Amino acid sequence: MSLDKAVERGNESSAPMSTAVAAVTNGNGNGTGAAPSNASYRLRLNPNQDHKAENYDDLGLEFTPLLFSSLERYLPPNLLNVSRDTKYKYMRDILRRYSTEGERTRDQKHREYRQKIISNYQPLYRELYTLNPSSFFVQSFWKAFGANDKNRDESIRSIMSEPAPGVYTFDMLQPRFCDMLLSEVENFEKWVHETKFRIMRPNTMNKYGAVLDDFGMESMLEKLMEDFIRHISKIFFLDVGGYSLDSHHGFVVEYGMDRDVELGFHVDDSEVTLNVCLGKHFTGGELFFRGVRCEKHVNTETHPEEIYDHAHLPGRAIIHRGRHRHGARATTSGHRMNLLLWCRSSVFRELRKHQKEYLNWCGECKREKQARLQQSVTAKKMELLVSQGDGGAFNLR
Ligand SMILES: O=C(O)CCC(=O)C(=O)O
Ligand SMILES: [Fe+2]
Repeated sequence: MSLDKAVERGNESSAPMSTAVAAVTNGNGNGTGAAPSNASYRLRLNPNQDHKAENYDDLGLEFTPLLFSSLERYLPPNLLNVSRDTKYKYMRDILRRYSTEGERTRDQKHREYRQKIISNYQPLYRELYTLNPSSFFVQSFWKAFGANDKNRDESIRSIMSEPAPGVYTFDMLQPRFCDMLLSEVENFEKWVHETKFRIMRPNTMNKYGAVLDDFGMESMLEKLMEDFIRHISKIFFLDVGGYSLDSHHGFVVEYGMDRDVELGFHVDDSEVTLNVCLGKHFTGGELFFRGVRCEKHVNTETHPEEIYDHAHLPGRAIIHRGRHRHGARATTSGHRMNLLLWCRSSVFRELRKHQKEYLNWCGECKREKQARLQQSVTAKKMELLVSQGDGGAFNLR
C-alpha cells in the first residue's frame, strides 16, 4: 500500500510562524528599543500574561491581525508601552523574516477569500459559531475538563479508551449539536451552489466537504483546540508537541455513493488529529490504522500489532497522531459526515528540523533503535566471552 500525505489545499504552510522559538533569543526582557538593527530584534521567551494587547484589525493586510495581538505579549518590556505603530513595525519586521513574499501574498489572498465568504454567507445557527461546552458536548466530556490541573489529567484519562496504541476514543458531541452542524454545512453548500461561489475543499484528497474555518468557525475551533484538545494532547501526545498545539485546520468530510466514497492511505498534515462522526445514517466508512511513521519510514511495512480498524458512531470522537498512517474504507450506503480538526504545533515543527535520528514517536525508528541496542549488547557479550575465554586459556597455561 503506498501512502499519500493529505495536504491542506492551497494553504500548505498555514501553521503560524514559530515566533515562540525561532525568533526568541532571550528570556530576560533585554529588548533593544524602538528602532533596532535587523540583528538585534528580540522577543521574550515567555509572554507577559498581564499585558493587554492592542487591536491590529485595521492593519491586517500582510499578516493576520490576531498574530500581532498574540505576539505583542512577547515584546521586550521597554516596547510594551510605545505607540501601536512602533510595535506594529517591530513585529512586522520580525514576522517578515519567517516567510517569503510569495507566501505572504498567498496568505493575504486566503484571508480575502474568507472575508468574501463571511460577509456574504448567512449562517443558519449563529450559536454554533461560539464555543458553548454545555450545549456542544456530552456531560462526561466537558465535566472531565472542569477539575483542577492534577485531577484534570486523571478525569480526562477516565473518559478515554485506547483500543490500539496511540489511538483514543471517547464520547464527545451531543446529538443535537451534530444535527445542527450537519444542517449548517448543508446550508453552506446550498449557498455555494446557488451563488456558484468556488470554494476550496479541505485537502488534496477530498472532492467534497467544506473548511469550517473559511465560513466563520475559526475562532470557535481554535478555542476547542486550546481549551480541550491541548489538554488531551498534553497527556497522550507529548512526543509530538503535547500542550504546544497552536494552530488548526478545521473541516468536515462527506462520504456517500454520490460524494467521496473512500479515503486512501495517508498521513495528515497535523501533529494531532481529532475526528468526530456527525452522522447521519450510513454503512461502511471504517477508519483503518497502520502504525505511526516519520517521513523516512512512511512507506515501510505494517506490523501485525499495528493493525486497527475503527467503526464510526455519531457523536463519538477518535484522536490520534497526524503521522499515524490511516485511511477510510468505502461508505457503502447512506451519507457520512465527520468533523476533523488537524492540530499543529509550530514549536514541534521547528524543533523537528534539528532532529535527524531516532524519532521516539515513529514505530520504525523505535524498532531500528531497539535492533541497534540489541546488536551492541550482543557485541559486548561476545567481547566479554572472548576476553574471559582468553583469560581461561591463560589460566590453563
Ligand atoms: O473519513 C474520515 O473519517 C477520515 C478523514 C481523514 O482521515 C482526514 O481527512 O484526514
Ligand atoms: Fe486523515
